[in-house]
Amino acid sequence: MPHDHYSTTAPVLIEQVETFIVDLPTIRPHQLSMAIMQGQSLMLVRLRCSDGSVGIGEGTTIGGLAYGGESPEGMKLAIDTYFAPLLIGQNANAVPAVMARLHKAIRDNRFAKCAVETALFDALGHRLGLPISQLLGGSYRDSLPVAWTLASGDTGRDIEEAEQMLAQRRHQIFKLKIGRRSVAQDVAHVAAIKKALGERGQVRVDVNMAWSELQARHGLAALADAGCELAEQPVASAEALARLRGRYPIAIMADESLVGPGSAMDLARAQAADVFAIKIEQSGGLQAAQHVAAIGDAAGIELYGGTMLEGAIGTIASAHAFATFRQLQWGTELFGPLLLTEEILQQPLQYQDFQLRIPQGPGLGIALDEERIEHFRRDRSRSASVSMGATANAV
Ligand SMILES: O=C(O)C[C@H]1C=CC(=O)O1
Ligand SMILES: [Mn+2]
Repeated sequence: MPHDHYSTTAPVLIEQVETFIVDLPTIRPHQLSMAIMQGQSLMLVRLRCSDGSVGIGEGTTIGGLAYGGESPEGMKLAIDTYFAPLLIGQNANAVPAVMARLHKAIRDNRFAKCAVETALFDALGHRLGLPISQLLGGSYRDSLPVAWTLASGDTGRDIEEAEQMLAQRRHQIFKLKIGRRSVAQDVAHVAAIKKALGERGQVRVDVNMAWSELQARHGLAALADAGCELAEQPVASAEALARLRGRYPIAIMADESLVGPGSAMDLARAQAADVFAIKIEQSGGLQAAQHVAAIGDAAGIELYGGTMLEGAIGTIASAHAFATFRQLQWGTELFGPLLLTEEILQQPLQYQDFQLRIPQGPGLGIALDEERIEHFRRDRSRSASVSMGATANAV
């Protein structure tokens, strides 16, 4: 590999790559159009370097294989079998060069690549004494607005939950998961919630691709009338998104269609989205997420910081990346850790005044509670593994 890719300081080598899955229950069932989650499985990767520095990263998806091609088990297998031999012995300071080596040998696997890149940046941050947002170019903000997803499956319960979040000053932006029921039922659900919250809460929906274009034409018009401000991925195809965008007084946000910088270019060219939901895992890493943001920004597309419902590690990795975005007009939805019953950090994350504070310590700026991790690791705790493995109930 050419030398101009390397830092001039003495190389620090990657010595060990460890992966494991941590199964954690959710506080309530979380209903999406493609799966009902009862728990979340975090695939964690820990890199150890020759100077003793350690970095941690997370690869997490939703509902096993319901959301995309990578599962927690698949990511672990891919990293153990294919990534690790490419990583061992490499210069850990040269993060982009290490990632280029992975990209050259491994197609796709964006979520697993994101986990590894996060761990590399975490270790580098520890070595340099800098937070990841600084390694990524510096931050525009030290806290992020955080939306909450209402997805209990019950309108009354969702309203109660939203009222609690408002009273606690934790969230005032609400994303409603729809697409499991008829368009008319979903619109009635959204309208009831918006009516109950009034101006106190912003209401958005995520259809997770469940509508046909015809359904979307009816649904988007009715949602706009009900006071809903944004619809996330109402249909699957980018062409249909482009035909719908601009026709109704409601913002159209691309989520599942946005899978890295190439797709960002395609969506921008097709004028298929008013807003990009940028996710570090879907983008293929932290730097790729920055590239997606730059493309969106250049195209006049507004930005939102999305989540794959990661635990604390993926959430904070996302927060560092989003901190560097010049524009973040729609805030973020980095609430993943709040959906889980268990705390896995020594110091819990700070959610207050409708914002998440971005940790300012080196690397990710968080420390795992190793005892809790031991307890919830799938390969250590027998009881959790069976039930948590089957998080994706039938549609
Ligand atoms: O956006 C998605 O499709 C995935 C996710 C984000 C929040 C949530 O509740 O589900
Ligand atoms: Mn979405």
